[in-house]
Amino acid sequence: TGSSRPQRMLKAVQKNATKGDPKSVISAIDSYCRHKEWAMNVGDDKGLILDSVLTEVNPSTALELGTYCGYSSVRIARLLSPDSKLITIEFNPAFAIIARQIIAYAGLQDKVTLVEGASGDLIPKMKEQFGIKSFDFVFLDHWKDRYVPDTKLLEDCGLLKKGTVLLADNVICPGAPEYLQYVRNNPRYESRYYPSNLEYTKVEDGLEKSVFLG
Ligand SMILES: O=C(NCCCCCn1ccc2cnccc21)c1cc(-c2ccc(F)cc2)cc(O)c1O
Ligand SMILES: [Mg+2]
Repeated sequence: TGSSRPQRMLKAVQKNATKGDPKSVISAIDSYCRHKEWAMNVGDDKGLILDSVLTEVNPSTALELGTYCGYSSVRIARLLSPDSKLITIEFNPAFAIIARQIIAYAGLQDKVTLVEGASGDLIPKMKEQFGIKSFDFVFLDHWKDRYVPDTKLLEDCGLLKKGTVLLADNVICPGAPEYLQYVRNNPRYESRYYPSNLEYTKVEDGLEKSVFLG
């Protein structure tokens, strides 16, 4: 049996990036996925929007739903302040194995906790298992039909506080229409759409930033 796309992505990082240098890891993945084979990382265009929102929020505790190979985990963790932490949830063990290696190659393993499992099961355990009071920032990039139920779950578990920023990938492609409906028509959120394009393509996509008002 041959290698998988995530395995080939890891090889490209090990070949083209410098150990301990997050920027070179990001560039190696973007170059590989733009020129060799497409993969569902948030990518460089939407990545710039992610960077700017992160710099504005400067979260102490961040949550990512949907690690995949760790590209956005590296993008997020590299911008966190010294004592800040990222918890990232990945459902697929094969993806998690690769993501751990890419996050470690970037030298960010001390800032990132990768947890394997389903968001619906893990979110209610966040407080007790990880001592989380609430999240300052949530990046939604997992199953698009889980964006709404998991946002409601985060609310119900008291994991959002006044000012928490939710940033959702793929609200146009593949699309998360129910999520857009939910956050845009909900008085408890202040939402804004950031137009961009689907990673490594000219197809329209974008990020929705929603501030929880408490
Ligand atoms: O499907 C996408 N991502 C989700 C992958 C599976 C997540 C599973 N998962 C992870 C954590 C977790 C926790 N609980 C439950 C489930 C969980 C995705 C797809 C596209 C895309 C694909 C084809 C195309 F033609 C155009 C666009 C682009 C993206 O940027 C994407 O993000
Ligand atoms: Mg995505």
